[in-house]
Amino acid sequence: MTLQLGIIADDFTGATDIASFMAQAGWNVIQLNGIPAEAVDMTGLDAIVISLKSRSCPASEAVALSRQAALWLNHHGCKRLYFKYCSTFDSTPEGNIGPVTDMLLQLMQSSLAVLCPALPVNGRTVTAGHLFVNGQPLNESGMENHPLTPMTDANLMRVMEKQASGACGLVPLSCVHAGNVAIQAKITELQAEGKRYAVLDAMTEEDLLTLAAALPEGVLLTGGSGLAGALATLQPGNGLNDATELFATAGKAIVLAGSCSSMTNQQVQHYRQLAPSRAVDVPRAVEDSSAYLEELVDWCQSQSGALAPMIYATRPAEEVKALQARFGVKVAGSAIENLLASLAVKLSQSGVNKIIVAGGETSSLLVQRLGVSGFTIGKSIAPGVPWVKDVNRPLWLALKSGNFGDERFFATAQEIFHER
Ligand SMILES: Nc1ncnc2c1ncn2[C@@H]1O[C@H](COP(=O)(O)OP(=O)(O)O)[C@@H](O)[C@H]1O
Ligand SMILES: O=C(O)[C@@H](O)C(=O)COP(=O)(O)O
Repeated sequence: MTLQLGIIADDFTGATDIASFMAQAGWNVIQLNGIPAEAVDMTGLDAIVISLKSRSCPASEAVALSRQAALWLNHHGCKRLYFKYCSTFDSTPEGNIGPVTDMLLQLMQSSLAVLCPALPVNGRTVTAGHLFVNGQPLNESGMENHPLTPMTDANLMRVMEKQASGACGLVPLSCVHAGNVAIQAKITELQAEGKRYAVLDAMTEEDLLTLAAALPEGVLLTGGSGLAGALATLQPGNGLNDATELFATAGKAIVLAGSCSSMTNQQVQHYRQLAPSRAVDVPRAVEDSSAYLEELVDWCQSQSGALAPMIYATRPAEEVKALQARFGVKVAGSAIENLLASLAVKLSQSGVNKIIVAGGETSSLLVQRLGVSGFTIGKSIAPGVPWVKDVNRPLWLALKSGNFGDERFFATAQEIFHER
């Protein structure tokens, strides 16, 4: 069987998210860290996910990275590409969703890209081209306070047109409910009007299944993990990839939280009651990183108990804004990402083999610094968050998107790990 989909994911949590939905639908999926340096065994694979750290870097860099990934996927037999970004459409005013989509349209010689962030199982719905998170408009959902990519407009057509080179239309819910013929007619109409992008309305899993069945082969697929999960559900794959061995009884675990999203704030507050924890001292992370790193390593190593210790940079929005005003958005963000990544590397060299991470940018740097070349996809902890295993060593990670999971996520992840 040939590869059904090649996915370019703009961060690592997003990559495990989409890989997990496809694996649960029965596809055999591998997740790679960037473009692999060595040959990959493609036997029996239905989909390949290339994870990038391209969500909030400069647009030119995101375009170059995504282009290399697309060319690699094409060269390795993926004729249908899927650009995976966040179900909350996380992007800066300059991009990177628009510029990367434009590049992929040109590369694939396609005239229209569909934009489908909807992920109803996690409360992300799109109606009249407007994105809602658990019933709240995107710009009132907490995402307006995101440290790197604050989202201040729920109108996806407007957001896309600001950062891309063409006009954006809509496939409205009425068309989706009318089925295949109406969806295809709308897409033809939008193409005839010269639209380069079409936001897809979707409120339910059923809407996503309808869209997945109707979308013509030639359109470029972009969006969250929902549409990919629907495509995998409709098309039989080579076999469920949910059986990755998870029974490493020896070895320690650690929880590292670098996300300041609303749900991570709740998860951190909850877990602080259950396990030893330490807040990152952000000024020290910025000013005194190596001595501070050693201190945190020692602290983590001295903890014992049923549940893993947690180090968290997570703060409420007002505190994040004050820290950013003092140090600068990039300096504060990079210092924290670097600290948590260095901590993961040091701890993995001294007996920690299960790392639970909250935050997309945070996870991306951490995985890159750990030197993981690829992951197999294991058990799902929450929708869009599986345990994944390093293909080359006994190291397991749970890369949690900022707003995914419920309040108990960090404890649940550890319980699930040992369940048979
Ligand atoms: N207390 C803080 N002050 C400033 N920036 C922070 C703080 N805590 C985390 N950050 C930064 O915010 C960003 C969060 O992004 P990310 O890891 O992608 O989380 P999410 O998944 O919620 O989007 C990272 O760059 C992280 O280093
Ligand atoms: O689509 C989603 O919501 C996630 O897969 C995702 O990309 C989340 O990004 P972060 O919240 O930055 O982890």
